[in-house]
Amino acid sequence: MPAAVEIHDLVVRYGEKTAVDGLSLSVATGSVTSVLGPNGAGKTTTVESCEGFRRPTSGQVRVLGLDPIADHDALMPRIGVMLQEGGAWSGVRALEMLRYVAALHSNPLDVSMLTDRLELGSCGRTPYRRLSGGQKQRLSFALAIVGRPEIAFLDEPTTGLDPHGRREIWQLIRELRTDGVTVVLTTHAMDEAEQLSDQIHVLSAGQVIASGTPGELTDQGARSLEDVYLSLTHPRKSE
Ligand SMILES: Nc1ncnc2c1ncn2[C@@H]1O[C@H](COP(=O)(O)OP(=O)(O)OP(=O)(O)O)[C@@H](O)[C@H]1O
Repeated sequence: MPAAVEIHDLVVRYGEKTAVDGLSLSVATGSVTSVLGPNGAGKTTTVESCEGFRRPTSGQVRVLGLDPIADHDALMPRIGVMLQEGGAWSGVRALEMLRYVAALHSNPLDVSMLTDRLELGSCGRTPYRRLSGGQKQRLSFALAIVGRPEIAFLDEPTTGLDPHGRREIWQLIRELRTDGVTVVLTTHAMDEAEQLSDQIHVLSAGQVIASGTPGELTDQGARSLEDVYLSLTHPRKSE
């Protein structure tokens, strides 16, 4: 089966700043892939390049075999996107927003199921800007998956969520995987990466510095993923 995402030698510069510096990776169709790395390592920029929101300075990105910029209109209905900053209009009520996005798709997930499981029922009539941080996260996640995308790009999907919310999102991600959806997520939570991922890529300074399954990276659990991550990203501090 062809890879869901193929990134080859990607460079993204913002003026003088090189955010992504010759990065290559691929994401197997139907897998859950986590992208880890310190703040500023280039995770969001890489994911945004896959979503067509960043134009590569050089290199090649293919998502479902398509160019995210040139084929943007064809690609967008097939992918789900959860941005770090949310991505909903400030005055729109949570449930209206979710129903609206669901109606844009031919075979959406059941909105009541999502609102129940993500505990959005009680805030369904609340304008987006008045939602709590965790409620915004839950809604953004729901918006990303409600259209049954072929790939879901989730930028820090559980940051700021309470433990119940985190576990529910983990469970929904596992269900997406069972349904054959490819999931690419960024996270700073090592337990999240370890529990959910088929494949992990660790980024530093805009490059991939390590890749593997959780078992491969941790020597089958002999070391914690956090220790491995710390030694990879700040070698001197972990000595
Ligand atoms: N629009 C922009 N203009 C200028 N520089 C930017 C822009 N967006 C990102 N950068 C810079 O590019 C680098 C990579 O940022 P990016 O957001 O991709 O990192 P990240 O790994 O997602 O970080 P975090 O874990 O903090 O979310 C950072 O140094 C950041 O300051």
